[in-house]
Amino acid sequence: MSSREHRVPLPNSSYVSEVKRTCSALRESQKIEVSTIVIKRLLFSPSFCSSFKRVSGYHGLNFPLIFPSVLSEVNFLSVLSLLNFGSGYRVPLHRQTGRGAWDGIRALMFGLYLSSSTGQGDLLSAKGMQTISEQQIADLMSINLYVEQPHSGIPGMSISTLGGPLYDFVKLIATTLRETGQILEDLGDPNLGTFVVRSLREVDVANNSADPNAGVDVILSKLVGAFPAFRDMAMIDEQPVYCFKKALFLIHAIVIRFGNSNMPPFPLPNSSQIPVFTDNVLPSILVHLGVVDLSRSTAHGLHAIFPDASDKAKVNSRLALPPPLPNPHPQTGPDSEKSLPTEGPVLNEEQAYILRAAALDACERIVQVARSLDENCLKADQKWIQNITLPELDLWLWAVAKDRADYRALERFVLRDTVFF
Ligand SMILES: Nc1nc2c(c(CN[C@H]3C=C[C@H](O)[C@@H]3O)cn2[C@@H]2O[C@H](COP(=O)(O)O)[C@@H](O)[C@H]2O)c(=O)[nH]1
Repeated sequence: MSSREHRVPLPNSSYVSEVKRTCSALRESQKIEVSTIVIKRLLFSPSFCSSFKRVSGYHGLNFPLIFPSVLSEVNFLSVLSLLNFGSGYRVPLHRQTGRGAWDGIRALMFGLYLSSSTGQGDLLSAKGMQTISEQQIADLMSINLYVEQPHSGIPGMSISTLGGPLYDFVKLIATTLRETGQILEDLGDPNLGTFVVRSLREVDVANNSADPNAGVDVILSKLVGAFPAFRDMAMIDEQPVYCFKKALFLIHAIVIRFGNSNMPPFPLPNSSQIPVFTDNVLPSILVHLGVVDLSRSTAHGLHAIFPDASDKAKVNSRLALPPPLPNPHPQTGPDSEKSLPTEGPVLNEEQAYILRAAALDACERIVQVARSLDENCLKADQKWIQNITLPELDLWLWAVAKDRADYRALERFVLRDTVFF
């Protein structure tokens, strides 16, 4: 936990409305603009219209694993969400392993789950989480923790020592697992899934409230209250800002996975108006698509970080249909230097929170504009635009960033040393 976090008060009313309110206030005070005109340009763009339904329809949360119980699956999704960070290590991860943060964490989760069923003890339990070593994490993610360094005394010779950015990433994972496992043990919970299911049982009453986000609030406040690794919030220029990306992702993942059954095993919150899971991808893509305008945001130097975004021709080509794929043969293994994604601007914590808040609020506005489109001005095959939801928009932005070759090449900003995204 950073010292900064100690100074941020937890929200004192509805957590979801505080997320939305503080992100909106920060976007405005930082002079980041999101106009109705640029939102409509996105909503009616060939890129958006041709890919939205396909790209936002595949959630990817059904894992090819056989879970012995519902609790075991809830626990898997919960720990996966706890570890859903590492975006700042995307480029070194691609260089070594050929995949980014999300795929790396998924590989780790599969490994932890499968080793747990081979008699080594349950590594996804509160106790097991505290025993996982850095080397075990690195092995399961195919990360080499050692870097070659020139020998100080013998010219031409090198020695390998523990280090490099991926060592830092692995240490963050190990610390997060240990800390969360310890808290669960202190609470008397055998694993994170048990904590989540207990919180879900309190959702029923909240679902009858007039506030559509009351159910999400119940679980969100419990996760954030109990675990530092979910306390994704900061003080920026004396204003609190709440993002809570991983906790919101966890809640929605459970709804997606168990929501389409007639008899869900526990009460599920309504997550249709859940704030987006704001990371580095969403703000970066929204800037590149000309929706989030940073040109007047000078206080923290954000106007200068993505110079390409003011190039009208580039924005227009991104809003058009995708160019044909240059490489039809996806490869596996480490990326070649040529196909490596380029590292985006490396930001500080304040800058990252401001951009993430702006993206969260931009998504709220995109959905509002979509809802208020004049029915009479929409063609029959455009009416669906009015009904897009926040989590669908999140998934579209996140997944389309990987779906198109020209979008994959767009820089995402980088913040290292965070466990929040
Ligand atoms: N806003 C938002 N952010 C998301 C996700 C996901 C996972 N998406 C899949 C899971 C369920 C969905 O339904 C998708 O199939 C990961 N991330 C974030 O991206 C970051 C970058 O990762 P990479 O580019 O790999 O290095 C990663 O640190 C993580 O913070 C999402 O959905 N929304």
